[in-house]
Amino acid sequence: MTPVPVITVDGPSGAGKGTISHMLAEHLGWHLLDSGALYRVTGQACLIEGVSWDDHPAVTEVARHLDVRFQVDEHGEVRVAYKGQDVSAAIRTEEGGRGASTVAAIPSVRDALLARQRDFLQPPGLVADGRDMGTVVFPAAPLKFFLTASAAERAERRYKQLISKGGSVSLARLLKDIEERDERDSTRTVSPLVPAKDAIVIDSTATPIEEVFGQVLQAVTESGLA
Ligand SMILES: Nc1ncnc2c1ncn2[C@@H]1O[C@H](COP(=O)(O)OP(=O)(O)OP(=O)(O)O)[C@@H](O)[C@H]1O
Ligand SMILES: Nc1ccn([C@@H]2O[C@H](COP(=O)(O)O)[C@@H](O)[C@H]2O)c(=O)n1
Repeated sequence: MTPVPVITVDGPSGAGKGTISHMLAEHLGWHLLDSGALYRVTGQACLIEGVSWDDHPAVTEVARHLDVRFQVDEHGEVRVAYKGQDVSAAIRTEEGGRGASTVAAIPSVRDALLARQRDFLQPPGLVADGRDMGTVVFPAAPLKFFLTASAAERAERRYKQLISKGGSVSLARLLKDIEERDERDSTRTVSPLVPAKDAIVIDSTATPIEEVFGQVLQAVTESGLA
């Protein structure tokens, strides 16, 4: 039987993984795994359940029994519910990102979420967005990308994104958050943020998103996957 194909897209926060993964999954008609959302919901679920992010056994229990649902609404937006409660906005805040990267550094939490992530691999194929998709979750993926950009450029992008949604944020604060998250994600002992040895690395610091997508599509075509 031919294995179900998976394309992995890893990289640091704000590198464009979500945007590119979404475009690619839509273009190919494949499923999409937003693995960061699982860590974000775990962090948020801890807040809801009154569990401290530092209480590793309790956070692991939360991750093991995570009652999470992803649903596309009438505007085509993905809504995320924890125990039936819409947490879509809460998990996308900077605090949501901090919570995610704190709980994501706990090895037993990563173990608890591993099978759930692999369950997303369904025909006709999967685009998997995260930090360790190509190194740990789908190490045998036939095509892997690692997107990156300078921290200053990524903070600027996040700033524009938040301002366009009517938020008020400080660019300096965003840059500090991004640098701290990079540090936590790349220095943790389990599944640190590193490119897989066989990943195609794309630095988009000075490259518009359409051009990045063009490079990705070209590699997909050359791989013969689609
Ligand atoms: N090459 C690019 N040029 C300009 N803007 C970009 C580029 N790539 C992404 N962006 C913009 O940067 C913002 C962040 O992108 P995106 O959410 O895809 O990043 P991400 O890597 O998934 O981040 P996170 O891991 O934090 O979810 C979005 O507003 C997106 O439109
Ligand atoms: N495979 C992954 C995905 C995410 N994380 C952690 O979650 C944080 C939030 O991820 P986003 O992609 O939604 O920004 C991220 O900073 C990582 O700490 C992870 O560890 N592994």
